[in-house]
Amino acid sequence: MSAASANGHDWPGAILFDLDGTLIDSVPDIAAAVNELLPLYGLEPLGVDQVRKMVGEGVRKLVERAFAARGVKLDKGDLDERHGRMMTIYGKHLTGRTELMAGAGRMLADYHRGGVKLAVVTNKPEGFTRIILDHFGLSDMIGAVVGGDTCADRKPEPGMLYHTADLLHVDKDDCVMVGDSPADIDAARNAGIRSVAVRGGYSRVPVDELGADIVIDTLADLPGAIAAMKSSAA
Ligand SMILES: O=C(O)COP(=O)(O)O
Ligand SMILES: [Mg+2]
Repeated sequence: MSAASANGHDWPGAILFDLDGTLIDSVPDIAAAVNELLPLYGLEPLGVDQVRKMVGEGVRKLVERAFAARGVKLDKGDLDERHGRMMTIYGKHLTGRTELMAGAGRMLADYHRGGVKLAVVTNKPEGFTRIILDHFGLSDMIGAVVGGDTCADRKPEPGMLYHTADLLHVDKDDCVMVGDSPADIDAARNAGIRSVAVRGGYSRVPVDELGADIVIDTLADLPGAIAAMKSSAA
């Protein structure tokens, strides 16, 4: 990688953002959905802090973890059924209690205005993701939306990131992945894409141990982190 992108533009050509815990604080809605689901099976609700650590590897994994936290190990058939119900329940309240992370809208607008291509690469289903981006008025700035059901596999596998680079018509070396959790940073490493980890999201692992190229406290620190990556590569 060099300070200029493969096409001669300023680096990075594109920034790939994770969604939950990175651009949005969605756990109040997700926890509410989990807590509508569990009582249908006679189980006690979970605390928001418990649910927060279960987000990041897709809805199915979340459901598996939520039942496991109540001592229930689901076989494939039961997990399919509960996953289906969770999709219906969560699909009804995607945005009621969800908020943009501080500064996210302005940061995206600044990059968009500056000609940097933007993508959302999330393990949340693509349809839900598009509804949420529309709700926050972000869709026009996002050049590619890749969800957990868009490709054959999900983060931490690298395929979603390669697919995103293809959709944006950028070289993967011109991309930076920004996320909060192991799935994001591992996917970036597996794809050979540089990464920034943001504190304050939903990571089960301490953010400093994720192995990101740079760790930042908030999205406001992203331009500085990208400038540091640029100068270290120049
Ligand atoms: O696990 C999910 O459903 C989504 O999580 P992500 O946006 O952090 O990838
Ligand atoms: Mg996340």
